[in-house]
Amino acid sequence: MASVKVAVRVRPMNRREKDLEAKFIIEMEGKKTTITNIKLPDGITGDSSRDRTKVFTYDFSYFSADCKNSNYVSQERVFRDLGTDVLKSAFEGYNACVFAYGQTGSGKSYTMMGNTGDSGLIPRICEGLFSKIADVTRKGDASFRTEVSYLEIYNERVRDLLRRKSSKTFNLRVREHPKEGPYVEDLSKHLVQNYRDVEELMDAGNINRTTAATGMNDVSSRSHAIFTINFTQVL
Ligand SMILES: Nc1ncnc2c1ncn2[C@@H]1O[C@H](COP(=O)(O)OP(=O)(O)OP(=O)(O)O)[C@@H](O)[C@H]1O
Repeated sequence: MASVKVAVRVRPMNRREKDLEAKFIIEMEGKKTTITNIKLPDGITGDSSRDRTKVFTYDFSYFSADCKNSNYVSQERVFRDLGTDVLKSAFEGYNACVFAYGQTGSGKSYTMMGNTGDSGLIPRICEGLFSKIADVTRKGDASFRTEVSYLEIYNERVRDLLRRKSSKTFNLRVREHPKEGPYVEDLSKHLVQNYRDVEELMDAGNINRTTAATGMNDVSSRSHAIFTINFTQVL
C-alpha cells in the first residue's frame, strides 16, 4: 500500500457562484484533473506565456458537481478509497493520518464530517474502529483503551481545545520523543467508548476554536485543528 494517498474533490457551485454565472475550469477523467485557464475578457491582457491547460494526476480525482459525471463518488466510496487503509494501518500498529486542505468554503468539513444521514470520513473511520475493537474484544483476543486529544495551532501556538483554561491550555510545547517522534507536552487525553463520545468531545473542542470564540472568519485560514485518536491494546 502506498504510504501517502492524495485525492482532490471539486464541490458543486454555491448560490453566489451560480449568481455570478461562474464557469467550471476543472475537468476530471480517471485520476486526471485538468485546469483550463479561462479566456480573458477583451481589453484585459494576461500572461500569454502561461499554458492554457494544465493536467495533474492524483490517486483520486472526485467531481461532486454533477452526480452523472463518471468521476462523481459517494461519501461511502470516499471512505472505501481513503478511510479503509487508514483503519487497516492503525490496526497493524502504524500511526495514520487524514487531513483536508483547501480554502474557506472549499468542502473540507463536508468530506471529513459529512451531513446528517450521510456521514463523511471521520465518522465512518470511527465507526470502523469501534466495530473492529468490539469484534476483537468479543472474541476475547484483547481489550483496548481508546483516548482522544484535540488541539489547535493558531499563530504558531499550540492550544489544547479540550482542557478548561489553565496554564496547560495555551502555548503547549512540541517535543520529540526519541522512539515515538514528535508529541505535544501536557496535551490532555480523554477516554472514549464509542463514536458518540468522540462527537461530544469534537463539539466541545470546536466551541473553543479561535474562529468560534472570536467570531472572526478571517482567522480560519490561520487556524489548524488536529484531532487524534489513540488506541492501545490492554493485556
Ligand atoms: N462534495 C460536496 N458535495 C456537495 N456539497 C458540498 C461538497 N463539498 C462541499 N459542499 C458544500 O459546500 C459548502 C462549503 O463546504 P464546507 O463547509 O465543507 O467547506 P470548508 O472547506 O469546511 O469551509 P471552512 O474552511 O470555511 O470551514 C457546504 O454547504 C457544503 O455542504
